[in-house]
Amino acid sequence: MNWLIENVAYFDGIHNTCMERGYVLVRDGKIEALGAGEAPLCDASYERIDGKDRLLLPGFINTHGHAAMSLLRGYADDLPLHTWLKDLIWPAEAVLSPDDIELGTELAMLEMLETGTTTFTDMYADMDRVANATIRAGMRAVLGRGLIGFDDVNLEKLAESESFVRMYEGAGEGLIHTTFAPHAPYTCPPDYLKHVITRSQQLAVPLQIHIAETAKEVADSYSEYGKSPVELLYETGLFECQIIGAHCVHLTDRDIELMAEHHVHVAHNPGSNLKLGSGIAPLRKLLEQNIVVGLGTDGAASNNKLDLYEELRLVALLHKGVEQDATAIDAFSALRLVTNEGAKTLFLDPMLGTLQPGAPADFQFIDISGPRYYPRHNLLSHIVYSSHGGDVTDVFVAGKPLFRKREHLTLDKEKVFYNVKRVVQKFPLSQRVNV
Ligand SMILES: N[C@@H](CCSC[C@H]1O[C@@H](n2cnc3c(=O)[nH]cnc32)[C@H](O)[C@@H]1O)C(=O)O
Ligand SMILES: [Zn+2]
Repeated sequence: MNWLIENVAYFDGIHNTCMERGYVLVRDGKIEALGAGEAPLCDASYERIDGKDRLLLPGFINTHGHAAMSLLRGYADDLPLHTWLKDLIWPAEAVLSPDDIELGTELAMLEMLETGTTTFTDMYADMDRVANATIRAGMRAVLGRGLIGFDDVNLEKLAESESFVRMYEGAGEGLIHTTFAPHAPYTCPPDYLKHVITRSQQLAVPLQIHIAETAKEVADSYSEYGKSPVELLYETGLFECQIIGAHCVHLTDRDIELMAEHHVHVAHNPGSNLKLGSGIAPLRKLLEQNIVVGLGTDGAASNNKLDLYEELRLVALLHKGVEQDATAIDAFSALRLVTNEGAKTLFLDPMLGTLQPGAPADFQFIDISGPRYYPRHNLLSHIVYSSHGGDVTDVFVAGKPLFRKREHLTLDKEKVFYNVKRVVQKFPLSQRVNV
């Protein structure tokens, strides 16, 4: 399907301004052309979309999450990471079946699509089920089988990861990408990580891992190894791989230097880090060292939304407050984090997250007819500071509509809700309130 979108305002992801009235042509899943004013004449293979009262912008890219944790939204709130994980989340996850994980992923995709996300990242179990659900939904994703290697070297899960990578890299007509996904330095000791590193290098796919999320993680690392988590990972050889490091909240200057030198990419999750009381990542320092950073929501059990509009506004406000400097991050830079820098963070097509000829046609429309979009001094500013995930009306991935006029075209929302209500009965209320 080819599309001629006319009479539309757009943000192309590259320029620090919005086009107030222009056109965008989409052909064979890619952006073909775009510009100001009237659209050129097109043949009958193009379907017209009137962009009146709409702003078109690149689909958002979620660089860190655990989609199926949507089933645990609101299940364990107001607890620090380690208690949250060990006492509540891990026991609950132990009873999730592959069917449940597929369902939770669908619930997550419903929410992500409704709030303009076109690419998401996942670290979880039963990734074949996650990948198949993603392919059916038509989203773009970077998926990795989560690995926890505490006790012995858990080579079975590693073998599962490896066959997942071999089977699914490039699946879904190229929409699915794969990674290795060792959970964290505190759950995957160096000997185990070395096995993962070898596989990641052999298969030439990136490796995603949680790094330096809490002060406790860092203190434990010093007492166990005499070094920071980043130093430990570096010395283990991890930074020889393509790394997507989630969180990276508690870093020394030396850690940041090591990460910059070895081109470690960072998935910054401000909402989850605040909710778990973990802290605030040193975003400005990371960017000053030219470290590639994207934005993530993390799972819905620690955010509790999968709405990147929230993270976008949050990232643009939070660091101004922390630095006591209103210039710490501007609206355009914040918007880049959730679009093109997100694609770079995930080692995807460097044109993804932009609208330019040849870029993948992953985009969203927001309704700008409401009061929060007036006056029109600066539409780009409105996207960052005034918009709302609920303003998203349409979402396309690779030129294919997945959410159109606020209706899902690939996912059955009623069926997902019905099954979610049924499935969560396995988590008894007594357990939920027994914090
Ligand atoms: N449970 C899987 C492997 C882990 S998947 C990724 C894990 O990350 C956990 N997780 C989610 N959010 C966070 C976070 O912010 N920090 C650390 N772990 C998290 C999540 O609960 C999940 O268990 C197995 O079969 O071995
Ligand atoms: Zn996480």
